[in-house]
Amino acid sequence: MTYSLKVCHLYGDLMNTYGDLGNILVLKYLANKMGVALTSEVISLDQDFKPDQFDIVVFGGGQDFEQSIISKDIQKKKKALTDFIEDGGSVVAICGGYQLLGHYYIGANGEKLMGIGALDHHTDKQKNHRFIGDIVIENEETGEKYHGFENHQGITFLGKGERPLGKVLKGHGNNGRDQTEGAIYKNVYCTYFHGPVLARNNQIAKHVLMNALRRKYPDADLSQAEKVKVGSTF
Ligand SMILES: NC(=O)CC[C@H](N)C(=O)O
Repeated sequence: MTYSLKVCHLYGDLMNTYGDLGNILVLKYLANKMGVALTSEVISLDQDFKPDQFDIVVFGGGQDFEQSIISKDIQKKKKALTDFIEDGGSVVAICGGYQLLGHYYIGANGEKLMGIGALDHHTDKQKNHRFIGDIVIENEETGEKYHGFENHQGITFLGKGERPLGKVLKGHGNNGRDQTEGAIYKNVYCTYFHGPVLARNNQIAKHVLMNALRRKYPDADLSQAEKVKVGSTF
């Protein structure tokens, strides 16, 4: 392997309700096809996140209970995670992880769980309701369509510097009102798509890996990695 990348599976032991580990398997599979050795390590409660040790952070979805524990712990990692993001580090954040990268999340019981505000969105609560079901979105910059399944009570509103991962064609997305789904900020990809979103939408996995490679190897010729096909040929 010519290149190597390291993934931090942030709170991988707690935020894994929907099989989020599958995303790391997809990243590894695709990375290997691109000539990249990919390793991962779980960083969880009471452990430091050291930005210079990682190229990609994967932060999965979870339930309100786990989120309430993480909301407190992640404040200690706030600066390091924000520095990583501002420095162009790659992140995939799903559902509960997506919510905690923003300013706050109001849980189903009305409790306000603080996020780290590394991204400018915030998440309010619905009244005794969840958005559950299949969802299809289209990224308006690339024209790529992404397919997934959403299950969330939180409704998220994007803020400064954030653009949606896609426009909702079917389903609810961030809040059921403005037709946005997920968020992109610098090299951070956020979505409400459940679990192994990258298995169904491997174009996103490729964007994440290419962004991480360009950052770690700015002078390398990455044309071979770029040629690896995703989409229907994956
Ligand atoms: N899918 C999830 O990760 C759910 C996140 C959060 N607990 C919500 O219900 O909105």
